[in-house]
Amino acid sequence: MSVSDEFGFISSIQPQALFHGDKVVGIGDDAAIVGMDEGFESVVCVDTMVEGVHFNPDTMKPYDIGYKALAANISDIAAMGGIPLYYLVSISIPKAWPEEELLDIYKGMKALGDQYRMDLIGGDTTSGKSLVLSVFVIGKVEKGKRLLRSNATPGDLVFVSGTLGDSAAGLDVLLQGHSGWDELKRKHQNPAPQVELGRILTAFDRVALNDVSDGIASELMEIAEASHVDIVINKDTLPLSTSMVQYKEEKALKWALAGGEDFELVGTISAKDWSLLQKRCQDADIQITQIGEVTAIGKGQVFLKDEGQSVLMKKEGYNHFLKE
Ligand SMILES: Nc1ncnc2c1ncn2[C@@H]1O[C@H](COP(=O)(O)OP(=O)(O)O)[C@@H](O)[C@H]1O
Ligand SMILES: Cc1ncc(C[n+]2csc(CCOP(=O)(O)OP(=O)(O)O)c2C)c(N)n1
Ligand SMILES: [Mg+2]
Ligand SMILES: [Mg+2]
Ligand SMILES: [Mg+2]
Repeated sequence: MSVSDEFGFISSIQPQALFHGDKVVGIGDDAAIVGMDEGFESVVCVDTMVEGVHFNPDTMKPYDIGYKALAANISDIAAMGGIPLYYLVSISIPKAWPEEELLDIYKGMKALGDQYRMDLIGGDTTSGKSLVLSVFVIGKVEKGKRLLRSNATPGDLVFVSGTLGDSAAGLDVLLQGHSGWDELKRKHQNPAPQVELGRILTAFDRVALNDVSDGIASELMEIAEASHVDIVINKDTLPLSTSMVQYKEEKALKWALAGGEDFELVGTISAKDWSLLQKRCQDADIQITQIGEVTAIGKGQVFLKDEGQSVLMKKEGYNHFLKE
């Protein structure tokens, strides 16, 4: 097997067999063709990872870059209540990159993709000055079940899965070059998208949902704006991991609200459905926490309540157009 040229490389990453081989034309023609199951709609998204922005040689190995690029996209599918099915990969690689490392990127994607029985069905390869990896995912969701950001209404409860801020803490550990804190590093390098929770949520009537890529302050504002409501969250209820707080307690709140890249799901659900959702999550061993409520029809404002005081939150969180 040679990967010394573009075409050798493509044949070396081409899957030997496809999970959904009966429904697709994958790698090897001008474009892929995917059949869609009756009663479902396609859910599609693309997210890109750029050297120096999403990773650097100190923070992520090639395997992690692949893993996380696919995880970020699966997370967007999960936030729509969807099931991920296929992915396409556009990669721009510096000529000096060792072949071994290039294949490791694909190993990272395959490790996660296989967990969800996802097929790699196409992509594009170019050379470039720095590594840029775009992953495009196609999934499906039952017609009428999609979980839109515009679904929140006053009286709903606000919930979030897992814990918040671990990825930002892990990034700090990696940038500082500390040893240990492996769980925080793992949360940064190999985040777990919450597909199962997204699927559980599709069983409920009216759920607004977003995944945490930029930070919950920003994601909640997107829900509040799309739904024309105001939201209050309680500082004391934010789920923080013990290791994140132990690592740097003074940064914990900032990382939880605006660190980003947790790839947890944050959303709203009717108060009457909350106990059933809690039960379903308990049965599936998924951590879920109520962190606030939708208070009123409004302008899309989000408030943080701390010891009785409500403070208006700014659209903090990761913003690609902000200067450092
Ligand atoms: N350059 C672009 N061209 C067209 N649509 C875009 C572009 N960038 C982002 N979008 C769309 O804007 C919305 C928000 O994007 P983004 O903040 O990246 O979402 P997410 O945080 O869910 O990945 C999405 O619907 C996305 O498809
Ligand atoms: C070296 C390095 N510096 C900073 C970060 C933090 N960071 C980079 S992008 C980002 C936000 C999420 O990425 P984005 O492309 O905005 O994802 P999307 O919202 O489109 O899903 C964060 C928190 C990082 N991961 N690595
Ligand atoms: Mg995006
Ligand atoms: Mg995203
Ligand atoms: Mg973003």
